[in-house]
Amino acid sequence: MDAVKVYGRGDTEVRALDGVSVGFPAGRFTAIMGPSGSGKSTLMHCAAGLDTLTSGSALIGDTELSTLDDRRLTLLRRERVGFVFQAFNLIPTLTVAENITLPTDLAGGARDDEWYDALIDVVGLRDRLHHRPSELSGGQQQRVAVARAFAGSPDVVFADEPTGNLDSRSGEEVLRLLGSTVRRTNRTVVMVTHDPVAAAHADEVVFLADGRLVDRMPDPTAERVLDRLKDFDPRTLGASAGGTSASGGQAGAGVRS
Ligand SMILES: Nc1ncnc2c1ncn2[C@@H]1O[C@H](COP(=O)(O)OP(=O)(O)OP(=O)(O)O)[C@@H](O)[C@H]1O
Repeated sequence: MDAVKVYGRGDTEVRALDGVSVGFPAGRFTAIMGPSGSGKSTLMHCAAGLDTLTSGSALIGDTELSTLDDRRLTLLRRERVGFVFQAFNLIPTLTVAENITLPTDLAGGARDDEWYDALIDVVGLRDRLHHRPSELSGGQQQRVAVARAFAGSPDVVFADEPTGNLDSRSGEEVLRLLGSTVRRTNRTVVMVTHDPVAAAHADEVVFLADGRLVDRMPDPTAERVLDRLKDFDPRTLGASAGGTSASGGQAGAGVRS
């Protein structure tokens, strides 16, 4: 089972993903963790169609991403994938409401008013809709970014260190929001994080080391995640990496051979 991503050639070759097989089940919140350089961002980018695998396959629902040309890949990302980044990436001149609906408006799709309305309540921004991003706190801005990611009713939302720029209280709010949005809307969220407290909000944590999937932990707690990360001392990795296999059940998105 092999999602492989190789950067560079010859002496400078790096196997950022070295045979990873993982599914992100629909309706679940999954966190990806692992040491720096273990391939977390690469896995997320390949699973989201932002980058291509060297070999193996990446699927969103039943769609194999490598079969799509650039135009269809862009369409798929627009219609079926949402993104939340560490930097909120809001447009300063637009209101909160306009920021949230911008991707859907750009995609030219019909807006689902009922979905939008419910989403505003989930993220708790109803009284801020006509403010500009600069009038909001960091946590509120990230909640706008979360609402924007879900606005087009995507199959899966990828979040890359979504709390990296927030203090712990605002971070906690954003994580609770991601969790409750998954549960209330049955959407799929995949989050890369370094923070065990953040990962504890997920339904499951998958651990990468050296481009390989080395473990998964359902119903994580911050303490257990932290303990598990301590085991990723490079000297002991060879032993702990053997014999793990993981493939998701019903895949909201995933990579496999
Ligand atoms: N565009 C690139 N060109 C060459 N090598 C790359 C490129 N992107 C990533 N790499 C290498 O691939 C490996 C995995 O990188 P990746 O960014 O996926 O790790 P990560 O787990 O997300 O790390 P971090 O936690 O530090 O963000 C690293 O060795 C990195 O140097």
